[in-house]
Amino acid sequence: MLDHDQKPLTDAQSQRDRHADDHHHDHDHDDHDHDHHDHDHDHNHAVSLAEVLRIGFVALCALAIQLDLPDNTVLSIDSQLYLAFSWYGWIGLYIGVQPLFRAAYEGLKQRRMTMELSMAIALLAAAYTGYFFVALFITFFVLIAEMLEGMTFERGRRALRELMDLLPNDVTVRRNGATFVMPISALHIGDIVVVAPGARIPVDGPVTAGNSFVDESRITGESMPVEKVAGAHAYAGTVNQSGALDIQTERFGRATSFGKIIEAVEQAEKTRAPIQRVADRLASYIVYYALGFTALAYWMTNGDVNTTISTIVVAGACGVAAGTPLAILGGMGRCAKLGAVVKGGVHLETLGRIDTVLLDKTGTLTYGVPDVVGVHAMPGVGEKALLQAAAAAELCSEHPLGRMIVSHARALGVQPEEPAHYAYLPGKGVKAQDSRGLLFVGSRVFLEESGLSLVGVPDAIANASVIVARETVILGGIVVEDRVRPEAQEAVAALKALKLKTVLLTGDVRAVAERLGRQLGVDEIEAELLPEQKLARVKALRAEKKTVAMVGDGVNDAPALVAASVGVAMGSGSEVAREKADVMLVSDNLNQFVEILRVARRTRNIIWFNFVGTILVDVIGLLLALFGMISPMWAAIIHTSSELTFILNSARLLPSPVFWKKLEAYLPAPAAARA
Ligand SMILES: Nc1ncnc2c1ncn2[C@@H]1O[C@H](COP(=O)(O)OP(=O)(O)OP(=O)(O)O)[C@@H](O)[C@H]1O
Ligand SMILES: [Zn+2]
Repeated sequence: MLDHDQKPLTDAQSQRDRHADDHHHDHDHDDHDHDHHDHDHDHNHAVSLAEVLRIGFVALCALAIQLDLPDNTVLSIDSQLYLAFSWYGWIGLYIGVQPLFRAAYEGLKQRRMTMELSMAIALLAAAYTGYFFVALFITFFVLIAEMLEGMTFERGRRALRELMDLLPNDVTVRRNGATFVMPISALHIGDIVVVAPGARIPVDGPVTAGNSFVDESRITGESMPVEKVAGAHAYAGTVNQSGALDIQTERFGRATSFGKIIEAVEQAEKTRAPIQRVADRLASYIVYYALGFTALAYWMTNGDVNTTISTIVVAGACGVAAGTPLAILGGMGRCAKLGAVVKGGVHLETLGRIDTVLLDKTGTLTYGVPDVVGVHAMPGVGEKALLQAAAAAELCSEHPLGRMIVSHARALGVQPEEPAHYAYLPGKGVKAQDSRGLLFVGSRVFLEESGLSLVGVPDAIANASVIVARETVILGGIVVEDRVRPEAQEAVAALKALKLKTVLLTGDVRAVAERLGRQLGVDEIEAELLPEQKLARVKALRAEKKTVAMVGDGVNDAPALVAASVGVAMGSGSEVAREKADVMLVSDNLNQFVEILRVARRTRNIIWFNFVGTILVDVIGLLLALFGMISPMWAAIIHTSSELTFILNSARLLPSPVFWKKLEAYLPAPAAARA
């Protein structure tokens, strides 16, 4: 924290800090308004000197009592009630229990019985009855545990904050042949940004000139530097390594993939996953059970102070109450480092328990950049005339199939005419009007729906992915082939190894879908689906109580992405898909999806381990205490050490800074640093 304070604040940084403040206030508001409670302890601090001094002071007071330094006096008021007095004891306790009381008071304001309150009462009772050493000893342990807990949280927060400090504030822009430096906020979409070797790339966009290797590990999780030449896509937040690059600004600031990652993490810190509510409820049950046991102990032992205090002190709940948000924070941090935007802890949690994965074909399992592999014209129709008609209809099309048809036609010297009317029917095809009539270009289903008959049409045409017709006459078919993404096979195998059912969903013709599906080894194949049928498939699965992840990229996938338990959009997916999805991959690597799935499962396992472990330890502890088998001091040790164990268990998920340092040491040093 210290080095942060000494650095002069840049504009962007102070803005971020202000943002962090706002966020903090929002958080407080939230807590009061909705009565869902934050964890009782104050986690918003790093280790402060005051805390260390407080702990030291408590320890000294305990020591003074143990050494029997002269101050102990017991003032008997009457035979029943007596008031113990020890300077060391009361002062030590006064200093020591303040954090506990503050937390207990916060809880009371929200009308909640908290562990802190019962602990505070126990400590006062212990002191009141003369057990000063016991009270101070317990306080000492609780304070240490809280400090370690705070440090763990701080580490998690810092790991996330480090992510945000990565974007440069100033950029070098090339305009009219001259370059000049300006603040990133003054940038315009389309500006050419010049990135020197060794510098961090400030924007998302295509490379227009230069070539270089770029370290994308922060964004895509890919540890090997990636070569960038003109036409390749560069991401903000990645590090340019060997040569200068010109990048055309497509997105900057918060709109970049990197900005989205940061926003998602911030958002996730604000909103709580349902599992967190379960955790909070469990924690409050533990408090009530502990109180119940304490009453029982008091009654069974006729008010034996040791037994009663042991019982109230032994049961801990922080492994659940604080361990859960910490695990989610860690899981989100990991996903961010892997290059996935998880838009909320709830999605991470759901991902951890999905059983079915639906995979879109085009753009998800394949590159989505089809090639024309055959043009079949009907007898009497020339190949050029067929392409002329198809290209005219597709001239304004954004769909990869349309763009491919236009460029293929142009490459063969065909000049398509501008269509008068044009309509795109997602998942079906296009309808357009040229000077010679109405054109239909699309799937067989679409043409049949439009009243065209395919009876007597040769198979090569009827089974083509794209069929072309003018008015009522079929002109021919265009057969396309899309290249399979190399990692798709591996990813599908990994999903199956995770015991997930995989289903291929596509709008493409059955023959193509089946060939691909068999090659990849998916469990089920569904072809020739319209967007609403994709949606219906998702809804049907969910009605069967399946937890479904849908991975897609297209406009036609958007409804299914929304309906799925978790919708996942590919990096190069359409803006709609990226907007509607719950999880956004930065790259197009399906293995990234598999990785975050693993993180999600791990997060979930850790949370459940903490739940079960806490209950187990608490039940055993309560029983031991109830039967007088542990002293209050051992009770305090059990409480704090078990809680810490569970919290550290959660902290395992936090991305380790040491690991990243090591990794960076292995990567080639930036050229600028060497020069
Ligand atoms: N612009 C278009 N031009 C021609 N045909 C189209 C067009 N758009 C859709 N089609 C037809 O509709 C079918 C389904 O298209 P859609 O966009 O739903 O899926 P896709 O992107 O091909 O595949 P997937 O569903 O796997 O993403 C295509 O195979 C094609 O036959
Ligand atoms: Zn605690």
